[in-house]
Amino acid sequence: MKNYIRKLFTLVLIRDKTRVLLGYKKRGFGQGRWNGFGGKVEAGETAQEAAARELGEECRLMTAPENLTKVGELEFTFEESDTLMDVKIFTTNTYTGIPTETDEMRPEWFPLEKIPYSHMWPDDELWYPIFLRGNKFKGAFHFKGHDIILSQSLSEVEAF
Ligand SMILES: Nc1nc(SCCc2ccccc2)c2[nH]cnc2n1
Repeated sequence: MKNYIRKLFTLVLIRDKTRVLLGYKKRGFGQGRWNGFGGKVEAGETAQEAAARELGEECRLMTAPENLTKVGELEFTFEESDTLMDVKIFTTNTYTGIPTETDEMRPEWFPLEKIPYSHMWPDDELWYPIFLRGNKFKGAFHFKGHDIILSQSLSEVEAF
């Protein structure tokens, strides 16, 4: 068993009754895929603070950290790396601003029946249904490269 270095990340998914807001990643990790908004948790900030910061940086939506509700926690490992990505997933329906394109992301609302899973990370279509029915989840996905999931675990949880 490899010795992993755990690194904290955030992901914010915003949805309303009929749609989910995703961003097309224009550069960096996950480039070319639609995803929620997020990134690294920097030293000295909480996960919620990091999530609110990234939401603002990536699509100019503003929310207070305390308005972000944790809905999931996923761990990602890769054959080719000794990093374990510990991704805390949040949602909110309390925010201001209009989703705006930035150097990082091009935001777009997708009807819940038209989520572009073939242009997203392959794990997403496994856990989005849990998120979209308002439930919380924990999982771990071990990748070969960025397209193949070699092993996985996923379960719904009552609370965090
Ligand atoms: N949906 C999803 N997201 C990520 S990374 C999200 C966190 C992140 C990390 C670095 C830069 C920006 C955002 C994934 N990795 C492997 N499967 C995955 N699925």
